[in-house]
Amino acid sequence: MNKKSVRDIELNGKRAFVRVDFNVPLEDGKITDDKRIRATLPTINYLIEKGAKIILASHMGRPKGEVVESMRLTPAAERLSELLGKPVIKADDSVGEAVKAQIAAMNDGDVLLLENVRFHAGEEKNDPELAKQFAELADVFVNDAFGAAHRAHSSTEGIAHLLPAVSGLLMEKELEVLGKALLNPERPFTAIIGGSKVKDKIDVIDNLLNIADNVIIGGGLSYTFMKAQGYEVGQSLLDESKLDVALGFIEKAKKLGKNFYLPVDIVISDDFSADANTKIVEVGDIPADWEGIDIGLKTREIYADVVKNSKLVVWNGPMGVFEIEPFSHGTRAVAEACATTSAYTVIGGGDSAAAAEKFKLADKMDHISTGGGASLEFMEGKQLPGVVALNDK
Ligand SMILES: Nc1ncnc2c1ncn2[C@@H]1O[C@H](COP(=O)(O)OP(=O)(O)O)[C@@H](O)[C@H]1O
Ligand SMILES: O=C(OP(=O)(O)O)[C@H](O)COP(=O)(O)O
Repeated sequence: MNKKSVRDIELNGKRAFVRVDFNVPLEDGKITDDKRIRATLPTINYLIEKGAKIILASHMGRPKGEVVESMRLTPAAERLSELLGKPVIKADDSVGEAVKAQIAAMNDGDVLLLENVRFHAGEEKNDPELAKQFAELADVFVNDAFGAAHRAHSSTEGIAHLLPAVSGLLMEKELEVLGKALLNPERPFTAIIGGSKVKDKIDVIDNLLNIADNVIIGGGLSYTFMKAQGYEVGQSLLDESKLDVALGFIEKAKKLGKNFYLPVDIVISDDFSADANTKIVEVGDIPADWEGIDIGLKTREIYADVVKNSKLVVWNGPMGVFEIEPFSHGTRAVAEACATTSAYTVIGGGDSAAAAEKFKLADKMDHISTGGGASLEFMEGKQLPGVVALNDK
């Protein structure tokens, strides 16, 4: 990576404003998955070791510039304190005199977590005034929030122009792993794209067709490809406005000599519930009042075989409605193939990461990204503003 990291600067006695992504799922005020907090421990421990004063900043949810009690970062502060085995001071705001006083009282190696930066309307507007207020709190800026690196906000981008700005160790690792896949992939390189909306995945499929050897399509977005080829898809998820784009991808794959895999059989259901009737049919045999809900047995075998014979696999998006048990088997088959292949496996955050956790296979993957949207944009070949703004080496 050509950006400076915490390893490249003097930190002893310095106040470090560290942007993290503690946007973790909460249920009744309890954190249900602390992966994003655990992922920042290497950076925080490194800064403690180097004698910095650590001022952590994060967003939580989308409070739209107002204080929303259920989106406070208090549970994250408590969890971080447990994980670090030391106190974490929690501020009630992310800027202002009270926060400044708390920071002035910090000793080297102390950790403070600011309140949700999105409680200020300026944050998402990348307001330079708010960025200035953040910058006044610290001597250096460390960006370890890979999950928010695709956002140009005051605490991710604006502040980077006002202080020496470097990446944290998580950010560095994410960029290294994903960057290698993009620039210098081991081949055969297989990309698996699933999920629900074609619209959200167009750019990534387009770019992956350029760089991967095999592109595998599953999940709700596969029906637009089937319909584009003239097959009936019944009540399955469909984006009529993207039929031409879908056909274009099939043609592009042919032209570039890439292997483009679509489901050959499908689990269909007569209702979107666990007690629905289901059966497996060939492509084109979906009755008008049934919908495709998962990939079929033959498809699972074909996809697992491709994964087995790959050297690098990048997976983003489930193969079916994995949240409902009877429709989870296709996603499980792909997760198992990724867990057992000798290929280097990268999971692009979001729902695929949740699926791997659910099937207890997460620790068998080589890298699970902490960013869903961010890893997608990165794989699309887009520049991430939170990274671009950091200091070059
Ligand atoms: N065949 C399908 N029909 C409807 N929804 C599906 C199907 N396959 C997968 N999904 C849903 O897609 C969702 C995941 O989509 P996600 O990966 O977040 O990307 P997207 O941005 O495309 O929605 C899951 O909630 C899953 O249930
Ligand atoms: O959870 C996040 O997005 P992700 O689920 O796409 O990884 C990030 O914290 C970014 O949040 P945002 O999409 O509200 O800017």
